[in-house]
Amino acid sequence: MYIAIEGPIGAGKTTLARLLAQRFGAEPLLEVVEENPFLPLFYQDRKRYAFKTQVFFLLSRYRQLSRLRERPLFGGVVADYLFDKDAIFASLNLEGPEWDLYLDLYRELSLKLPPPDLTVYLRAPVPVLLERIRKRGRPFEEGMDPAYLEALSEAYERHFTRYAHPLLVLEADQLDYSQPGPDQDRVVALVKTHLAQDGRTA
Ligand SMILES: Nc1ncnc2c1ncn2[C@@H]1O[C@H](COP(=O)(O)OP(=O)(O)O)[C@@H](O)[C@H]1O
Ligand SMILES: Nc1nc2c(ncn2[C@H]2C[C@H](O)[C@@H](COP(=O)(O)O)O2)c(=O)[nH]1
Repeated sequence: MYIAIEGPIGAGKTTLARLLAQRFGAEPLLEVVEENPFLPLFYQDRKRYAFKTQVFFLLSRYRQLSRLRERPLFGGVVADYLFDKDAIFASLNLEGPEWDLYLDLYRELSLKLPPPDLTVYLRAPVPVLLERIRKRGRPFEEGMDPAYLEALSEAYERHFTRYAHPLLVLEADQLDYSQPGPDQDRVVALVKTHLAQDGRTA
């Protein structure tokens, strides 16, 4: 069982990945964004640092997800991102020859990675995302531009309209699974039902 959680910044991916991994006895596969030394610089000057930031993410995501091909998944894995995330961000931040080179690399690497058994796409309105980003309190995200978040949310929408693998779409502003309560059981039950429909059991 391989589940991936996606959605724009602050939608609640890591929180849900941790919850599902714990409930399903699976391994959480979490991205450590702080490892990317270019990310704080990117927020200071997006145009200048976009390519370096993106190539760092691309390689680290590829390396982390490649492990899924190389060894059996005993208890399953719940990842807080999908490899596609990289191209979604890149499409917003790169252009010209840098975009062409990036796309060449991305396409080559993506061929080698398995698709998840289920992807959970979390949607939430921009004001909710901004509030959750504020609550998370990462210093380099302090001046997050609402227009950037809006463009990112639209890019996610476009991506998942064409997505060809098993997908569960959740309105993440309607469910608070960040603390114990009925919403946690509700979201776990929804994921179980979708996995069962697609021939897998959690
Ligand atoms: N469903 C939810 N309802 C309310 N708050 C949430 C929810 N999911 C996450 N949060 C809170 O929002 C912040 C961002 O969540 P996080 O899981 O880090 O998002 P992401 O991984 O998508 O960027 C955290 O402070 C988290 O506790
Ligand atoms: N330029 C890029 N920035 C990215 C990418 N992936 C993540 N990020 C940034 C966005 C947030 O500030 C932070 C954490 O992302 P979450 O989605 O986990 O909230 O990292 C990327 O590919 N390019």
